[in-house]
Amino acid sequence: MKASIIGTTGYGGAELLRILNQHPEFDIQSIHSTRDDLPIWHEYPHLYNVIDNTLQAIDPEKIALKADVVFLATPSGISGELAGKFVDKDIKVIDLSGDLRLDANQYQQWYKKEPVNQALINKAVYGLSEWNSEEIQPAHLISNPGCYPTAALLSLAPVIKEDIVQVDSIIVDAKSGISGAGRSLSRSSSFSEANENFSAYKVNQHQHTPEIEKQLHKWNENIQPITFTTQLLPITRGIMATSYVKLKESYTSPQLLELYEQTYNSCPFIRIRPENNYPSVKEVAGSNYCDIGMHVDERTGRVTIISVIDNLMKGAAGQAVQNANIMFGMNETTGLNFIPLYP
Ligand SMILES: NC(=O)C1=CN([C@@H]2O[C@H](COP(=O)(O)OP(=O)(O)OC[C@H]3O[C@@H](n4cnc5c(N)ncnc54)[C@H](OP(=O)(O)O)[C@@H]3O)[C@@H](O)[C@H]2O)C=CC1
Ligand SMILES: CC(=O)N[C@@H](CCC(=O)OP(=O)(O)O)C(=O)O
Repeated sequence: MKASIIGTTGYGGAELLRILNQHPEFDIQSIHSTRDDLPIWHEYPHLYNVIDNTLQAIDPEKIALKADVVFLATPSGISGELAGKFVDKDIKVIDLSGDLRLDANQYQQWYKKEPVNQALINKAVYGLSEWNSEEIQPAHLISNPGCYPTAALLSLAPVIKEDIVQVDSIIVDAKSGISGAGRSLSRSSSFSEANENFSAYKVNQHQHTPEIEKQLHKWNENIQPITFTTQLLPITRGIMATSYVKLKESYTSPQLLELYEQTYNSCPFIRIRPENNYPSVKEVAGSNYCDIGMHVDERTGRVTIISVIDNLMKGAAGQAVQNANIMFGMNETTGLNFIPLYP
């Protein structure tokens, strides 16, 4: 199988190269960005003598003739337009951006950008691999979930689907490493602003809020708006999403853990931690795992659910390849069996 990547010079694109270079079934057919004729190792010297491809101009006609799948690791606002150019061609498309995740009017409201047409959005299947594999398998266009929504949704799904939480009680407190903001320079992600610092941003205005709510609502139509806070951690990779929900009836921690273990027992990338064990971001770094730990506070009737992912892996490129594996009928773990980098 042949794969092309657009947006290869970004962090998501570089992570796709790292995965696909050792994937037994996908070959890297071509790599693209707005710059062409540049060997990728000039941009990323760590790839010297490992990946010798040269960046090429973005020509959807040419790409679709040679590749079986194209990954769009491009910014929102660009990805949707590119997806439209591939959609009627004989190639599968996986878009890592937020362009196809929301209805057009919601996209305009939260991304403050012009949406692509609703007909294109309707063609995209939401690629939350563990929960949507039946729709992902025959799809031609995948809208890969956002990094924060991946961490939040995987950790909330069992209690929401089981309908055991008060529907207006959901709070998600999330923290991300700086690579979540991409490779381009910005003041808030510069070393002197971010190092030894910890700050909240886009409070109650984060564009991933409606994405999380949309999926929660599909699982349980009574779900009310959530409170979602995003914060920037002075680390390179990793997301921790801590969710607080109020239970309708009393449960113990072992009972909830049992529910989570049963729910995810056939999902190789979801690791439910035993009682009184909570995951840290380093314990999943460089891997496609989402680790989840939880505890019921019997005094308050709330459960605290902690989930961690690597934003560039399960939160972006890893889940994108997991979806490609599903689309091409392979085992979903193919080429993704990375042990986390520790320490
Ligand atoms: N970083 C993360 O943790 C996550 C990112 N995402 C999403 O994945 C996508 C990529 O993110 P990330 O890698 O972090 O972003 P980066 O900013 O690191 O990279 C963006 C890439 O897009 C290319 N690009 C920019 N403008 C254009 C254009 N007009 N046409 C074609 N290519 C263009 C850039 O290359 P060049 O300048 O060389 O053209 C670069 O290769 C984004 O949509 C992001 O929201 C999703 C989940 C997590
Ligand atoms: C740390 C950091 O800045 N993270 C970014 C993640 C955005 C992203 O991945 O973009 P999509 O909306 O296309 O999913 C943010 O919070 O905006």
